[in-house]
Amino acid sequence: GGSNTIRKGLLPEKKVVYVCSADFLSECDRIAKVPFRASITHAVIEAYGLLSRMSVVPPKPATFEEICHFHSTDYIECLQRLCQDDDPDKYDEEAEEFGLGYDCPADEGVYDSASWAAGGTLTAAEQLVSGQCSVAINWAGGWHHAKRDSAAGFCYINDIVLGILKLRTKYDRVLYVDIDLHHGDGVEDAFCATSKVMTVSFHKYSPGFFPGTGNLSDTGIGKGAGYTVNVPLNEGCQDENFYRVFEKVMDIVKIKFDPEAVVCQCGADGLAGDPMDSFNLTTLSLAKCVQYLLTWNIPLLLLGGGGYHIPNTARCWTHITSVVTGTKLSSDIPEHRYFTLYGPDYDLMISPGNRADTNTPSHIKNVIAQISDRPDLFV
Ligand SMILES: CN(c1ccc(C(=O)NO)cc1)S(=O)(=O)c1ccc(-c2ccccn2)s1
Ligand SMILES: [Zn+2]
Repeated sequence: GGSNTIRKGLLPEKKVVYVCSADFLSECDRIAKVPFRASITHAVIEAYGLLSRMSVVPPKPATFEEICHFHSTDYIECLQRLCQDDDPDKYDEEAEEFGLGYDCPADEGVYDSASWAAGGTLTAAEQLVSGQCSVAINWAGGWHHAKRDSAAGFCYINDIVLGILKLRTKYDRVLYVDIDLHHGDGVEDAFCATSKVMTVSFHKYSPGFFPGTGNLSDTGIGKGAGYTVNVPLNEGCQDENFYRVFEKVMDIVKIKFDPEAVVCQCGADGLAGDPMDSFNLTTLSLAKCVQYLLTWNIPLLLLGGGGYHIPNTARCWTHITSVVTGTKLSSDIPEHRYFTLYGPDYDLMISPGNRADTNTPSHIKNVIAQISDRPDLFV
């Protein structure tokens, strides 16, 4: 593997920007639900020699002003205040109003790590807008549940919305695709009333499963009617069904919306072995989804998201980075600082678990039919 890999007949070389720096990694390592995931992922990408196939660009943390291009100043001021307060009883009524508390604690450092992750996404989007590259990657971004004035689902600052707003300064129609296990509700809410940004989310949808939104009938409002697409899937989804529905839906989206740029949240919590224990995917289908988007030859922003089995998440985003850089990798993970996390096989690939895929052929057919036959879509 690595930089001496022979490239045979792969797609023409795409310039890839990879947002990273030592400060960026140490700040993003502090994201509470995924401790050290930023450094662990970076270490495998580096061990495979993939850094030499990309242009590494150091980000700055997003400023208060940049963050408030989407979020309300009241919410962000409250977030900053609470993160600086070490009183355990600091969660007053205002905190609750802004979603800060049990599920989304405003602990010391939360504002800093969230603003660095958002800065990474803004830097990546700026690289695409300035034409420096055709693909830009921020594996520490992808916090899709954060709302304009509240934290939600471990997400505090919605870096994805900020990145899309940055892309919209140059591109008229921007597509958002979300392949995380969970519905990308924060991004959908931000753009549900506009026809300039289409959001397409593939996720587990079942009673009581977080966040509970994202049904087929959720299609956008006002000028945005028809520009929200939701693909609800059931327990145990495996690669074959996932990619089949992805490809069919995206074929329609491409024809009808004809995007000028695309943002893909590559949350890896749908992988077999994830503590969320819901889907049964391997990195093959998630990487195939990105490979599919590459064939469109339009600017592509790739972001992380969920992914709580940290070695498998690192495997997934390394696999996707190799696809984007057109680099074939050996399946033997090279020796590196976190090598022991990958035992006992030390293999880049993961195997599906033996849970059944409860998405019947008729469910898959019905979901695709309801989307392709929708009169209101993209009118
Ligand atoms: C707040 N929740 C979220 C929110 C967002 C995500 C996510 O990854 N979104 O992309 C996951 C869980 S939640 O209520 O479903 C859970 C909290 C803790 C959960 C958990 C913790 C350990 C193992 C399994 N599940 S799920
Ligand atoms: Zn998720």
